[in-house]
Amino acid sequence: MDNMKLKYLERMAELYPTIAKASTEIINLQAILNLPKGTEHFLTDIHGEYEAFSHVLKNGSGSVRRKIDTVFGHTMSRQDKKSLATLIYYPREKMNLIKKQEHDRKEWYKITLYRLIEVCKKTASKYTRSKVRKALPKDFAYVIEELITERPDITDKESYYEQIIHTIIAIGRAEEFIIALAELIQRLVVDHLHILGDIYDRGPGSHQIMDKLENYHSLDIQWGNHDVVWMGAAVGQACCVATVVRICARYANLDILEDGYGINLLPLATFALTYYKDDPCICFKIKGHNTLNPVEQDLNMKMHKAISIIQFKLEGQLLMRRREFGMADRALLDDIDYTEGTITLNRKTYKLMDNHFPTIDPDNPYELSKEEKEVVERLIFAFVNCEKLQRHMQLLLKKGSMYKIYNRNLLYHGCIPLNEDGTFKEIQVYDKVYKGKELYDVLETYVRKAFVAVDEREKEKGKDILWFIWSSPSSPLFGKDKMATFERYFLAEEETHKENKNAYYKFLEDEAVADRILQEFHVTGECTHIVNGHVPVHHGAGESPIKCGGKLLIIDGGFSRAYQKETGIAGYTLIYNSWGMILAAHEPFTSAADAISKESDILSDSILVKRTVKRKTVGETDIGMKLKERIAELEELLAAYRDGLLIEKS
Ligand SMILES: O=P(O)(O)OC[C@H]1O[C@](O)(COP(=O)(O)O)[C@@H](O)[C@@H]1O
Ligand SMILES: [Mn+2]
Repeated sequence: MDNMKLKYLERMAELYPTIAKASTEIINLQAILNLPKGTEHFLTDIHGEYEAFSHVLKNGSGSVRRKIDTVFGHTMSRQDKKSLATLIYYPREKMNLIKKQEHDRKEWYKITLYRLIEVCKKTASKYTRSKVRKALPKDFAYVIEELITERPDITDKESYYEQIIHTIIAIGRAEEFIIALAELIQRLVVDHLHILGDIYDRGPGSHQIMDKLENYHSLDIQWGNHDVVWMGAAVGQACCVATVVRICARYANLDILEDGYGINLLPLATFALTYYKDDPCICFKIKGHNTLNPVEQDLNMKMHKAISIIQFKLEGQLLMRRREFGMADRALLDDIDYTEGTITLNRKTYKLMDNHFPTIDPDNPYELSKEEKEVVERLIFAFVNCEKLQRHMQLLLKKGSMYKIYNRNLLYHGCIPLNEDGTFKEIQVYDKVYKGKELYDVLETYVRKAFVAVDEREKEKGKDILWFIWSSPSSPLFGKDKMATFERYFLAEEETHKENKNAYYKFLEDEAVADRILQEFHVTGECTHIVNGHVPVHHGAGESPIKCGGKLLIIDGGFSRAYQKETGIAGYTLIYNSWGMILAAHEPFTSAADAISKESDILSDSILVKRTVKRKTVGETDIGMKLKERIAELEELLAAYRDGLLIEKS
């Protein structure tokens, strides 16, 4: 045995100082390898819809219902199963309702506790005791463990368990216990969560989603273009700040900034009221449903216009400064004829629906006015110094990345930029050209530099890359030839609004392309998939999220209410458990109150993507691979003890 190896084994011997300890660990790890694989849950494009997101987390996209079915089969009515499921999702609220209707509360507590314990046993059976123990609520840890683990040493099990339950009810702790069990089931039913991007924008609760994710037990995030623009705002990239504020205004979500993050919008509001005082701002109507009164709406539209003009100016400046982005054609303010109120795009002239630009100097259209500059500076200051926003961004940095490989699945938000012939497209990032995996990797390093680089120039490059990822045709997270924001606001002609998707989306059914992508990312072997989000699947028009015979899955969650009309559904989520992969189709979520009182569970359909003949075990997962390596090392340690190379320490 070489010296290095022996040194390494000596280190290990500190952890496992005896033959017995090393042997026990091998047995334990071997046992874990044979457990069923944990359930993975995939969600994407949540777009600020906190309540719907929260519901889907609670029901585990159908996983709770499946557990109830497995445990009770035909012995429980559909109605009872529905009630039990609702109780597991919303234990407090549901119990308050039930208490009003139930005459014999003690009886109800007893039956409910028995039922929850059964479901809990089933969900916990997939995990090691130690893992379950870590998930147990502090107050009831001992009792729950007692109730959900088999105790062969106790002869009269019935009366033993009955006595425990009887005591819980008698001392008035039944409700807390029910809540604890329900939350434990929610916690155990999903082992790991993947969020494939676009947590932010459009809906009202992205900050609440981030709060929830901060406390989630096991998680990874693939950044979406909307998350990246918020990251840009958080590091004070001016175009990103303006874009984030604009989108909040567009969806009447300025509350996220003011109340959610404590970002003061007064400077923008007073500026907008001064400069757009008598301007009806007709092009800046709120998108989607809102609850603002007419005065608030009016102010919202003025702020919306003010920040949009600021955004177009700042972007113009950026595109001149960063010629290497190759997007100068997206600087449009100098294509406007301000006297005629027209714009010329691709040699065609269009009438602007709004030609009131009190802050634009036609000779110098990208220059911010003094007041605009002040507004921008104050906004940047507020974003950069917002503690909660910075905390949320740290979560995106810690748990997030541009892409992820997990159990032989390749996960990313948008696309892999491709040429028209399906080959990887070369993209210039500053002074070099990249494609495929390298492109993803270099972009990720720049994202991180925006937050951590000490070299100011590198940091600035990182900051600007965040905007580039948000909206460049070369960005794998955007994947469209242009972001037609200006055209959508100011031009009636719909052809100008069209954003053409990258060739990637032409090849969704081409297995050779999918294989090439997987190979590029070194995802090999049987049962590999690409999972991505970003583009809504038009369920209503018969489109399927399953592409390429199941090799590629596009699961845009369609959580975004503004897009539900377009998709005809509230989107898809994906579950990958030990039996295979299941796509869950969701109906629009009305409210938590409805979910509780009507027991409506927004699951409409479950589509089996893949079913394994044999239940998948931990041994077949990434973690399993690591455990196997560990076992091999422990076996070497054991051999070293047995060969007399190492001496046991008592
Ligand atoms: O619906 P809105 O708010 O006008 O947003 C439209 C813009 O959003 C985008 O679709 C990007 O958002 P997604 O990543 O959710 O697709 C742009 O392509 C488009 O210009
Ligand atoms: Mn997106």
